[in-house]
Amino acid sequence: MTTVTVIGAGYVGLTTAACLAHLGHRVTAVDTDTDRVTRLQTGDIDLLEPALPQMVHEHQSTGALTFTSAAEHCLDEAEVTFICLPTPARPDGSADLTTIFSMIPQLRRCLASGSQLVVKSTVPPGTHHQITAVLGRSDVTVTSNPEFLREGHAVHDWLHPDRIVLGVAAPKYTERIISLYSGINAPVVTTDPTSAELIKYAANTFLALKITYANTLAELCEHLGANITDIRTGLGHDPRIGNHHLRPGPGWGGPCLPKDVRALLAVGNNADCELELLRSVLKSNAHHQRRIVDLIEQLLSKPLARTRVCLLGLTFKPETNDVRNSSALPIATELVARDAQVIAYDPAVTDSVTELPHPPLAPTAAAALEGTDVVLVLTEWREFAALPWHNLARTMRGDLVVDTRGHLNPADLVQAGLRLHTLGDSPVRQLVAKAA
Ligand SMILES: NC(=O)C1=CN([C@@H]2O[C@H](COP(=O)(O)OP(=O)(O)OC[C@H]3O[C@@H](n4cnc5c(N)ncnc54)[C@H](O)[C@@H]3O)[C@@H](O)[C@H]2O)C=CC1
Ligand SMILES: O=C(O)[C@H]1O[C@H](OP(=O)(O)OP(=O)(O)OC[C@H]2O[C@@H](n3ccc(=O)[nH]c3=O)[C@H](O)[C@@H]2O)[C@H](O)[C@@H](O)[C@@H]1O
Repeated sequence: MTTVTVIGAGYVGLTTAACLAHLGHRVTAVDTDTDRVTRLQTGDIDLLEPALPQMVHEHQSTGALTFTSAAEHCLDEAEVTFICLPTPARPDGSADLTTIFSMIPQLRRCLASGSQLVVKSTVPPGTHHQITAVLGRSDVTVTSNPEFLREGHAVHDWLHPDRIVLGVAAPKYTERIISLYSGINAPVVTTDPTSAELIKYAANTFLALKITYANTLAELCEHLGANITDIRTGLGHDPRIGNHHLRPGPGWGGPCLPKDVRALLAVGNNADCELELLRSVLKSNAHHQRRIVDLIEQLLSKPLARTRVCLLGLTFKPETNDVRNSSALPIATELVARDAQVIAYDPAVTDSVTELPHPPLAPTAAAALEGTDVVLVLTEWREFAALPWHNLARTMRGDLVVDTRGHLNPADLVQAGLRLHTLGDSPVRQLVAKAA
């Protein structure tokens, strides 16, 4: 058993703390958001993550997992301290490390001699060296240990990672961290800190690139009369390609992919290395979000002014209540700029869940659909596929449904007399399928 402090109890920190407690360690999670800490102390978890509340409650009840807003209460006892602090984008796209560096004086004062500081936050290559220099504690080892979990699958991904990446100044420093993870079956990639930091950005930018490629192919399919689902199957059987992150959608979003692509571009700029490919990926994603609005106008054969559009889904993906950088937001903004009347429904989003500007929310899918001209499916929430489309269609003013996720069952929509356009499936092909 190791005594661990986790600084930052957000998606990564709370999951890390709960999973480390699950592995048998004694963990204290620290967060400066005192309201959050008070709620966590009473077992109230505001992140929508499968299995996380149960895991937190279980280890809280044994005392293995505790929460505090005062880091000084636990830092000096910790054998290992994890940094899981936010690294948001600055206006120029570069990663803002202010929160991390603001902690360093306290870490310098409080960390126990011989302890390890582990950076799980996503930080630009080179940050490890800066942290080590500013910390100025030769008796504390700093390790880069990027996290690869996906929201909505956080606990599963943390406990079953594809790999554990450790960036250390010397291999001898990895032993304690590897033993911390004992019980987890995954290859360990040990490298220098700068490479470890770059692996994280390389992974996220590659995922963004793959999705961009899928969306580009989806657009081409609509022009050629081809079908993206079949193409994805045809590509996915080639193990060199694989079919993960090749589902077309409204454009990749969320709190990480957009910020990390921009941050890596900034890293390249600072190193006089123009990463043109990443610039194109960002441009293509923005094009794709606008294209969805163009597509609705084309399918309606008229401008959107005074058209009522119902957005089904605001979160950047299902099983989370996170709307940060969700593609639904720029799409809603573009619709409103074209004078459409927009209303949204998302099973996980209420006005109290997000402070971000968002379209007006309906309390149920049925309420959102009433009187609408167009339905735009943006998040693949299971309940959308299970809606009683036949009944709901009667309450709609129009008959167009644009499914950006290929999530609805076409037969349900056809039976309801609705006109379904699935992204990446040509109108010609859909007509043929309907006739058959
Ligand atoms: N969200 C995700 O799926 C993943 C995020 N990451 C990376 O992990 C890092 C953390 O991301 P999230 O957990 O999503 O952030 P988050 O925003 O969900 O959580 C950050 C937490 O840190 C707290 N905090 C802020 N300043 C603090 C301070 N000085 N002391 C203690 N707590 C403080 C905040 O109150 C918040 O609860 C970022 O670098 C992110 O890029 C990496 C992999 C997955
Ligand atoms: O650094 C991070 O924060 C995390 O970023 C992503 O995880 P996440 O953002 O939670 O979600 P993804 O499942 O990767 O989806 C990202 C976006 O791409 C979209 N997407 C994903 C897959 C796909 O095939 N098509 C597609 O449009 C999703 O809808 C979502 O908007 C990575 O998958 C994680 O490995 C990484 O740890």
